[in-house]
Amino acid sequence: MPSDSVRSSPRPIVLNGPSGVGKSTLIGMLMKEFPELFGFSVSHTTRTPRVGEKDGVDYFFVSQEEIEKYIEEGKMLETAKVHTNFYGTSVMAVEMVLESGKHCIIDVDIQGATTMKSNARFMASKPIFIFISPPDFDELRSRLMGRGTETPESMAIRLKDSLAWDKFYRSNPEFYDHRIINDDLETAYKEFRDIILE
Ligand SMILES: Nc1ncnc2c1ncn2[C@@H]1O[C@H](COP(=O)(O)OP(=O)(O)OP(=O)(O)O)[C@@H](O)[C@H]1O
Repeated sequence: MPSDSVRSSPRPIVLNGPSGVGKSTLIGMLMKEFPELFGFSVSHTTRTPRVGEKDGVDYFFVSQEEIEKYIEEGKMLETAKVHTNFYGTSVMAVEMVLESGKHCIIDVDIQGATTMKSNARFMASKPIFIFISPPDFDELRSRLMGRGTETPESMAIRLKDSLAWDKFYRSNPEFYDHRIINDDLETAYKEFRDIILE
């Protein structure tokens, strides 16, 4: 049974691709079909907890000194500074998901994916790197418009970033184990599902 083989060897699944290509949509479909087989890592943050947030559940709440130390020690797979706070994914948080017997889905940017590749401890967990492409640029733009979440400014940033993703993929196709072109959603989902359950 595919679900048994998934359980016996949980792996990180790194999803890359431009904003609006359908990463969240594909992850949502997978979580709906196999809710118990997939998990997400808990991020670290230096921001203060909001009411009701629990350490180790919503985030690992850490100080700036701690997160800087983790970065130096190679314990963080990716970090981003949003306004004055750091956010990031640690190797340990991914390992906690794998140890619970679940695949760990990670959706990161180019810099994050590159850092992951250079982290020997993370690579030892045999991550699957998947690149999701749009059928073309116009379709990507119309999906982002259709989602109705973007201001003209954020739209321009996402479309500019999509060119950087395209360039990155073209220059490094071997960086990825698989590439899926998300044209027809059902076809793309089937491909995605087959890769992960293989
Ligand atoms: N194959 C498809 N055909 C048509 N529309 C699609 C397809 N896949 C996704 N969409 C739609 O495109 C929009 C963008 O998809 P989604 O939000 O999943 O992208 P994303 O890659 O997760 O973006 P972000 O990185 O910004 O979170 C959504 O409105 C979604 O319903």
